[in-house]
Amino acid sequence: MSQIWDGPLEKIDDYRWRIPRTYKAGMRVDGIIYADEKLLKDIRHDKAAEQVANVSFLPGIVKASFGMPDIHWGYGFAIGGVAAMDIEKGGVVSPGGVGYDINCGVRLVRTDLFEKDVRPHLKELVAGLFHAVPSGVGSEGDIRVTAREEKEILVKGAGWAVAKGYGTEDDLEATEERGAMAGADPEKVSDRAYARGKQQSGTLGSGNHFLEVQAIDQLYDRDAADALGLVEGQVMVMIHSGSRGLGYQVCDDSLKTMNTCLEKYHIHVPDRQLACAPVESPEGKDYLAAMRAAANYAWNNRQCLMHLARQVFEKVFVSSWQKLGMRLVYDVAHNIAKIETHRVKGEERTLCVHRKGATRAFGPGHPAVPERYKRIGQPVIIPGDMGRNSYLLVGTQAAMDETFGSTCHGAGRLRSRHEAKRVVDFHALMKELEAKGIVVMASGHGTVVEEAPSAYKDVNDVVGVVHNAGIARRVCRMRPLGVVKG
Ligand SMILES: Nc1nc2c(ncn2[C@@H]2O[C@H](COP(=O)(O)O)[C@@H](O)[C@H]2O)c(=O)[nH]1
Ligand SMILES: [Mn+2]
Ligand SMILES: [Mn+2]
Repeated sequence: MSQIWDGPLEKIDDYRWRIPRTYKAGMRVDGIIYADEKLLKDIRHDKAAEQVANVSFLPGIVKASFGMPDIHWGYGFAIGGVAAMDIEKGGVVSPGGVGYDINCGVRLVRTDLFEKDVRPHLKELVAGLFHAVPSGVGSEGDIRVTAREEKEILVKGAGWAVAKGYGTEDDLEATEERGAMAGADPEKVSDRAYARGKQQSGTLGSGNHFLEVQAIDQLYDRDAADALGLVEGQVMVMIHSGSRGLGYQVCDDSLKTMNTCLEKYHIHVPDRQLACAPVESPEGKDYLAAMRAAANYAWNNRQCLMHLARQVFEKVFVSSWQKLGMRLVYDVAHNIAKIETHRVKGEERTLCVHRKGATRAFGPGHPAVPERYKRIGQPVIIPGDMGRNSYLLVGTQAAMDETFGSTCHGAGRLRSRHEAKRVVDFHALMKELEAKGIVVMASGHGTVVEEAPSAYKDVNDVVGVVHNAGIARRVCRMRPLGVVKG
C-alpha cells in the first residue's frame, strides 16, 4: 500500500496529531487525530485525514474535527470521525456524519458459562446461531411484524421487542437511550424505506456484521470488571448490526434533500458528500426525526437478535437464558447524531454531536449512564476482528472534556474489501482460524475473505491509543471462539 495522504499532521503528544486550520482556507477549527506513530502510517494510506479537515468547514463546528485511531475513508465524513455543531450558532446536521447504516452498533451479553463449558458444544452452538439468525444482504427474519407494528417499532425501539416478550426491562436499562430515542417521527420515513426494512427485525445483515461467542482472556481493571459482573475465562456474546435496509434508505432519501440545502443556506463545503442543513431548519429537523426512527429500528433489531441468540443457548445448554446468566452488559450506537449538552470554553452549549464510526464514552456520574454503571462510567464495546481480539472499556471524564464523550468504535478497516479479496485465500484463512480454535460460519466465502483479520488494523493498537490518551479506559479483552458472519 502506498502513502497517499501527505498533508500536515503536527505532533501534539504521543497520541494526538493536529491538522492546523491553516491547512486549507475555509477550515473553521483544527483537525485532531488520535493515533500513535504506527497507526499514523495506516491513517496516511487513504484520504481519511483530508476528510477530517473537510469536516471542519461545516457551519457551527466547535473545538475541533476529531479522528479516532480506527479512522478510515468513508462517505463525506471519515469512519471514525466525531464533530459537534453548536445549534445556536447555525450548526448543521449532515447525514454523511452518521453514515448509511444509521445506529449501527454493538451489544455485549455476559453468561455464567466458561470456555470449558462451551468448547464441547461449540460447533453445535455456532451452527444453531447461524441457522437461527438470518444473515446476508436483504435477508428476512422469522420475527413477524405487521405493517402497523413496523411503524410502532420506529417509536418504541427495543421496547417493542420487550413488550412482545423478546427480552426484559433489565435489557432496556442496559441500552443507550433505553433503546428508543425521543423525537422519532415514522411519518418522515419514506414508503421505500419501510419496504426495504420489512421483515428485517432480527436479521444480521451482511459483511462486517456478526454475532460472536467470545471468552474474556485478559482483565485490566478488576474494580470495573467486578461492577460489570465479569471474570477471566467467562463466555460473552457480542452482536454487531444496524438498521438494515430501512436505515440505508433513510440516509439515501435525506441526501437528495440535503444536496439542495447547500445552495439554499449558502453553505460552502469542499466535498458535496458533506451535504447538510442547519439543525433548526425544516430539512435538518426532518432528517433528525427520520434518523431517530431508523436508530430505534436498529435498537429493536439488536434486541431481537439477542433474543434469538438466547433461545439458541437455551436449546444447546438445556437451561433458561436467565439460569445461564445471559444478562445484557450494554448496547451502544456507533453511527448516530445526537443533541447533547457539553462544556465548550467553560460554557454549557447545546450541540449536535455526530459520531460516525465512533462510540459514546460518557464518564462516571453522567446522567445518561445507567444507575448500575454510574460509578465506573458508560460501558464502551469495541469489536476488533474475527481472529484476534475485541474489548470492553468504560467512558472517562477526559473523553467528556476533550471529545464530547466519544472514542473509537472498532479496529477500523486497513484494506478495502476488493483488496482483501485479491490477497486473502479462503482455505488458508479457514485453516488459520481453525488452528486458533475459532469456528466460523458465514453466508459466503466472499464475506470471510473480505472480513479477514488482515483486512483490519490491530484492535490492540487502536485500544492502546484511546486508553493511553485517556478517552476511554480498558476493562477487559475478549478472544473469539465462534463467529457468525453476515
Ligand atoms: N470481533 C469482531 N469484530 C469485527 C468483525 N468484523 C468487523 N469487526 C470490527 O467491527 C468494527 C466496526 O465495523 P463497522 O463496519 O461498523 O465500521 C470494525 O472496525 C472491525 O474492527 C468480526 O467478525 N468480529
Ligand atoms: Mn453496520
Ligand atoms: Mn458498525
